[in-house]
Amino acid sequence: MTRRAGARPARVAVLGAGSWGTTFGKILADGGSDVVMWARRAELASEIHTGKRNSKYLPGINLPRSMSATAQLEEAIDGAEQIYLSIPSQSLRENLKVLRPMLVGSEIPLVSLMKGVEKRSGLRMSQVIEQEMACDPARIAVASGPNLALEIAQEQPTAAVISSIDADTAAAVALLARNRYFRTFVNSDVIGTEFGGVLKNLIAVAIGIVDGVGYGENTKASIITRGLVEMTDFAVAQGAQSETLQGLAGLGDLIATCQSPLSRNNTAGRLLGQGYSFQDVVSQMQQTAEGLASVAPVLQLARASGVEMPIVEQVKRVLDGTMNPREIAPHLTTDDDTPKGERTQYGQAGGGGALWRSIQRALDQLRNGGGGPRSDRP
Ligand SMILES: NC(=O)C1=CN([C@@H]2O[C@H](COP(=O)(O)OP(=O)(O)OC[C@H]3O[C@@H](n4cnc5c(N)ncnc54)[C@H](O)[C@@H]3O)[C@@H](O)[C@H]2O)C=CC1
Ligand SMILES: O=C(CO)COP(=O)(O)O
Repeated sequence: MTRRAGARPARVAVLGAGSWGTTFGKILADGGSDVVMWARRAELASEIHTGKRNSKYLPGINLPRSMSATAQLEEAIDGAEQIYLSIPSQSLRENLKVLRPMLVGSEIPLVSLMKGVEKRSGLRMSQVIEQEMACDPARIAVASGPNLALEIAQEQPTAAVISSIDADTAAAVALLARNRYFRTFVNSDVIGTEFGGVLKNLIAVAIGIVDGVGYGENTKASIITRGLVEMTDFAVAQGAQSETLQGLAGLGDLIATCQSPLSRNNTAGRLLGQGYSFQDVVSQMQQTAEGLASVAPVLQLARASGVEMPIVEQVKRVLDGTMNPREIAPHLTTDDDTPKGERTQYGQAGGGGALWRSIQRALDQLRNGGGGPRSDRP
């Protein structure tokens, strides 16, 4: 599926003009779309619209001419063929309540760019969208991957995955959300793709704590590796495919977020490791660190499904002020003495699953007909 040569540019809307929403708007505009951003604050809308800048969130970045902005939601979505949502996860629902009456009868794709779960319900963002918009889940797509906003805004080559239960929706989004520096792959595992983005934030907070305390590479590598096992066990228990956690939305994003000082989750962790309290960290953070609000609902879901998450448990204890950050380790110090197996509960990490991978690859090739966006699976 490709867009016809010479066809008029697609008109798309991006709701939320923070660092990721604005960067994603640039990705879409550089891919050939006419993009209208919605910013909650009129001054920010005006800076983007007139000055082609978003100096608070993306200092030094010039935005494309085909990107405009407004603080009027109805104006932003008028005529849009796709709507992208990049609002902090805890505020998404209230914004959708305003959006819903404006989209009655519409069937256009709604794309989540967010990486959190709702604290009070434990729902993923695509579930909140489905609930509040009362829409067919086939209309919903999710974008995820190792996507630190500022690096992409600087046009550094990057890959991401677009996930939807509907292959046509995923392909339609992937075809617009790509350009010379941003390549999108597709998959149909929405649960795994969303939880990959949520869970890597929690491991990035742990890595930040390690950095703040002053521990070195062995501790970090141990926590990243065991963190991937926790991510996989948790996500699979919620219905994800383990392979997704080995892809861009899992391992890929885990690497990027854990090693980059640009990551807000990593930064929040570093402050905790240096001895700042949770309240101090929240007041110092100028931008959204989704991991801080996702810890509690993730642990609740983990306990309900019998999944052990020792690293995430420790992050929670440090956040609560009940554990000294220096005690952080890839295991709970209260673990029993019985040696544990290294593999994920599902036997996929670094080993099994070769047969499944081959079947999946064959299915993906069939689905994609050899052309168009490809799967991100190994
Ligand atoms: N920044 C990044 O590198 C990436 C961020 N994400 C995800 O994108 C989502 C958005 O994050 P960022 O843009 O980075 O956050 P940000 O902190 O840079 O910007 C958030 C934006 O939302 C606005 N906002 C805050 N409260 C609001 C409300 N109640 N209603 C409407 N708008 C509100 C803020 O004014 C700001 O414009 C998060 O879920 C994050 O995990 C995903 C990939 C990369
Ligand atoms: O999701 C991200 C990179 O893929 C951004 O991570 P932070 O939210 O920690 O900055």
